[in-house]
Amino acid sequence: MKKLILIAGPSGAGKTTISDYLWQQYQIPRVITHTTRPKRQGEASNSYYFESDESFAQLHLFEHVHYGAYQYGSSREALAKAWEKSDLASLIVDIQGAESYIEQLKEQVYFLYVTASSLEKLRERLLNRGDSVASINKRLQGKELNELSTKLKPFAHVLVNDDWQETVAKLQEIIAGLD
Ligand SMILES: Nc1ncnc2c1ncn2[C@@H]1O[C@H](COP(=O)(O)OP(=O)(O)OP(=O)(O)O)[C@@H](O)[C@H]1O
Ligand SMILES: Nc1nc2c(ncn2[C@@H]2O[C@H](COP(=O)(O)O)[C@@H](O)[C@H]2O)c(=O)[nH]1
Repeated sequence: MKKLILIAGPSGAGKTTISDYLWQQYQIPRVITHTTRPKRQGEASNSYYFESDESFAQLHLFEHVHYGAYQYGSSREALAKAWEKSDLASLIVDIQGAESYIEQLKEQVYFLYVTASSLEKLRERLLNRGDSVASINKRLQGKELNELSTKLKPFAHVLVNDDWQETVAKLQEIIAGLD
């Protein structure tokens, strides 16, 4: 059965770092999603399909959300493309997107909720990543914090990504369990 590691969690928790590691270490491809957000300095050009508002409006999306000032969305075509490469793929979404995928793909989804032990840790990582203070303040409160909802709690495998070596060990266990 084809499976999807769905990765959600607050900004700065390490979702992209984990997804990149899954590709490098286990050749688990990421489903590339679409966004109208501009590319960050130093961000890989294949981290998203970077769209204008006009091109985003033309897409046929499985689900889409507004996050901050920008739009984000994912397509069945992108999922199929990742599953062509491997029966196990990863996908980074916000909490609303996670609800859509879990509802529709059910037991094909392994839901990994990544977080860190404090908001201060997240803030420090985002500052080091070069995010602006205004953007960090916005992302680390309210709906944009991507807290685990009561609805999703029963499906979540929570990974507290404070220590990278511990995270690597947990990822190894997870991947072995999904084989
Ligand atoms: N365990 C860790 N310890 C220290 N720094 C980490 C750890 N994991 C990731 N980082 C760093 O934290 C920063 C944020 O990580 P990353 O971009 O993966 O987060 P994210 O959850 O994808 O955030 P966003 O939702 O904003 O895109 C990066 O600079 C990354 O190198
Ligand atoms: N529901 C969806 N959420 C998505 C998608 N692609 C990314 N995301 C989430 O957006 C925020 C912000 O991402 P960033 O790269 O600007 O830091 C983050 O929570 C992602 O998980 C998507 O296609 N659908």
